[in-house]
Amino acid sequence: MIELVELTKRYGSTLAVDGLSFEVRPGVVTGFLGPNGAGKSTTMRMMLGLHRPTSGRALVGGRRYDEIRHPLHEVGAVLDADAAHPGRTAFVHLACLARSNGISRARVHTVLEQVGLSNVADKRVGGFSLGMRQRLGIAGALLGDPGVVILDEPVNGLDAAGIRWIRSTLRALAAQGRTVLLSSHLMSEMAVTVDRVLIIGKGRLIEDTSVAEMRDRFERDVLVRTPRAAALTTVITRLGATVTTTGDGDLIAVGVDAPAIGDAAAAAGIPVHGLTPRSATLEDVYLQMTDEAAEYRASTEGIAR
Ligand SMILES: Nc1ncnc2c1ncn2[C@@H]1O[C@H](COP(=O)(O)OP(=O)(O)OP(=O)(O)O)[C@@H](O)[C@H]1O
Repeated sequence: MIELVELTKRYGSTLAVDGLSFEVRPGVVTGFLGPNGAGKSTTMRMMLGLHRPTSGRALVGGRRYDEIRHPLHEVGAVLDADAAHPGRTAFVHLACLARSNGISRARVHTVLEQVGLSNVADKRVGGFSLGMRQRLGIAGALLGDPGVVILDEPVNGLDAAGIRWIRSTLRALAAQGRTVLLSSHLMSEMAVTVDRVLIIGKGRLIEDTSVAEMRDRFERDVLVRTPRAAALTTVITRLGATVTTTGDGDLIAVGVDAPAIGDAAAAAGIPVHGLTPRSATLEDVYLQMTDEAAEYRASTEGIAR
């Protein structure tokens, strides 16, 4: 379990994390989402005792990281896939980490096996692909068999097979009762990987919800094309729907499905030239939520010209 209580971090005039409070529970995979600069890395670094909060608390298993006697046994983290020295072999990298934490060499073999790197254990890390380096980072995080696993942008830059592997590995870790938190700035990556999402923007919590709840909140609408917009608006409104008009004179109906509109229009003798059901993607919902909070927004004006 990870618990944040009014966690705040200020760098000079930048308020990177602003009174963040939430819980990350065991047994499920939780995604920590937010646009670039939202404060995800800073928050994770405070959870891991790498940055000191300006105020508030970040607790792992009920304690501050610096109060944990054997941290690697409580919390494993991958903040940077390139943390291992390129000249070392995978085995030596993990063995050094194990030795300095009082962990056996036998455990090194176990985690190498677990992440599928046993056959390259004696190869130098410098020759590893990004996917292999990510696996090595996860092996290091699992060395102490911790109850909490924290990963910063673990799927960034991975190919489809790598993403699938991370996804199934994290699910397996959560199924074993561990607390699993991973950050990303892309909802599309998270939608198929996590059960819960914590969305932040400008250092503040925007949403703490499940992916299933987020899907339910999709605003579905129907785009309706008709030469008798005013008359059809009255008919659709009578069905209990809300109707707005696009710049092109088409209607957008929310709260009613396309067959119901078609039937009602036919019954009223109103011609319909188009009836298009539309639904937002999770990415759309996420972008809507974080739009206000995006620190850097790309301008396409110059490109369009
Ligand atoms: N060491 C630092 N000194 C000064 N400002 C910092 C420092 N670290 C982060 N910041 C600022 O704090 C804010 C949050 O940054 P952070 O890296 O935590 O965001 P993030 O959500 O992880 O972003 P990204 O998705 O781009 O990695 C940003 O405005 C950033 O410029």
